[in-house]
Amino acid sequence: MTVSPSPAPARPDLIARFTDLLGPVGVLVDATDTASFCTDWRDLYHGRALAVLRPANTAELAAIVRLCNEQGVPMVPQGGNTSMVGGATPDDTGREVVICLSRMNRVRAIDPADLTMEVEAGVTLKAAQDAAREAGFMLPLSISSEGSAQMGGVLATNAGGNNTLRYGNARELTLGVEAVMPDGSVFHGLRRLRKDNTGYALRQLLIGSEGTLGIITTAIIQLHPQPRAIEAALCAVEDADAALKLLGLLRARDPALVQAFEFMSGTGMDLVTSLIAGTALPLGERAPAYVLVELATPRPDADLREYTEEVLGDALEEGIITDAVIAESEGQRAGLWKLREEHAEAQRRAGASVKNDVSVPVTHVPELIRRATAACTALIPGIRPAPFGHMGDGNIHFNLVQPEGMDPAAFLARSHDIMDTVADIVKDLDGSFSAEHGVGQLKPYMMPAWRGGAELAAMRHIKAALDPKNLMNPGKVLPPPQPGA
Ligand SMILES: O=C(O)CC[C@@H](O)C(=O)O
Ligand SMILES: [Zn+2]
Repeated sequence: MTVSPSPAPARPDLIARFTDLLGPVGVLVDATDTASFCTDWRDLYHGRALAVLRPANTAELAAIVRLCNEQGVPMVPQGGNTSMVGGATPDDTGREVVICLSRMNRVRAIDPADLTMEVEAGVTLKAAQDAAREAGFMLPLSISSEGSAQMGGVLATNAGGNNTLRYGNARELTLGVEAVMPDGSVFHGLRRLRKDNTGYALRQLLIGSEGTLGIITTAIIQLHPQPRAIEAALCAVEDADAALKLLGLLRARDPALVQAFEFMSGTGMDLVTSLIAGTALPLGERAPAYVLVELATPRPDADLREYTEEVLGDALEEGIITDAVIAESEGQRAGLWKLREEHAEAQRRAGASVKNDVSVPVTHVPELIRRATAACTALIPGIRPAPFGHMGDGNIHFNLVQPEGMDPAAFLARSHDIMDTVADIVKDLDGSFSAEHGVGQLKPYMMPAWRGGAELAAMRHIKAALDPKNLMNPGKVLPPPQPGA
């Protein structure tokens, strides 16, 4: 990790007031202490912070937000710092404070009758899942970074992940939120109601706003029954067309059982098995592509193993898949998921890469992969397309790893060319340029072309109404206004 060489401009008066509000444990100012909060996971953005503020509860958070508002100090909320789009990294002016929620880390309650969980922003997604499981339930949100990602960030970015096709995104799973608004007032929306048509749905506005409209402190999350049976299988396929046929077959037989349907390219799988310790392909031969299928049911009487063998047997017979392995134990199931979850890390180790977190209608996924592969290969010979992701809901991470031997900086200098090449195809296929990672500071430049006109104008009005001083995560999501606009 690189520590910023130039110290942030000190404002001792202000730091003293923050310290009065939070105590010394809640205020970090030394560059060595703040460095890890000023760089993103991908190492694309390097900022500086006036201070990192660590409130312990909503009252403390509200107090520092009020002070920032009064003093005109921009605020960058940060959870587990796992953003893929620089959404939680401060700029390099040293004027911004990072507000880190990790001390607000209590699972407050689980209500078994209501099937809800009340959880604070700084609880990691993994800790929330574990708490739900220990209580006999399931929090079905599952993402690769769940060990570090915190609930506040998960909600602020409307995270999706592996189980969206069955249970929805963070938004669909959230019944209520409490949040501190840009002026320091508290929005008390911790309601656990399934029906609540009382004006504008502010919680839904805050979810997915990437910390630009307020800071979520606590949420009521809807739980699901714990599955009594789960079967995971890794299937080898010739291409994404075959994968789509497999999805069709599974859905035709029993759509309610499909809990995850993850696509992986042969290239991506090769990177994982060669760069990540403790991974190996459990199939006889390398394939052009793979699908990780997970089926699950809360019914105690279902013979899910027999069903899985039958449906995959039929897929094999019909030539939809060329091979398959079904996990025989929890350990093997975890092993299959490791092959999928380590894609991001393997690609990071393989050199510079460009990410395209895009979505298209599920039926267009094969065409997306075909066309984007051809276009990117024509753009940069030797580039290594390694598409993978949540095919069951139409979200593909169309990631590209640099050609072997190319200077990483020279490759990254082509990022926008690559992203725009993929985006043109996604647009043609009625998709979105950001499926689940958000806009952050990587993609605001795309907003006018994709969300222009009335949509972007409405977003700007909402931002100006709630945050007139533009202090909440400035520079994220919305592009700077065009001169004269
Ligand atoms: O590295 C990526 O592009 C995707 C990361 C994450 O969303 C995943 O699905 O593993
Ligand atoms: Zn993903």
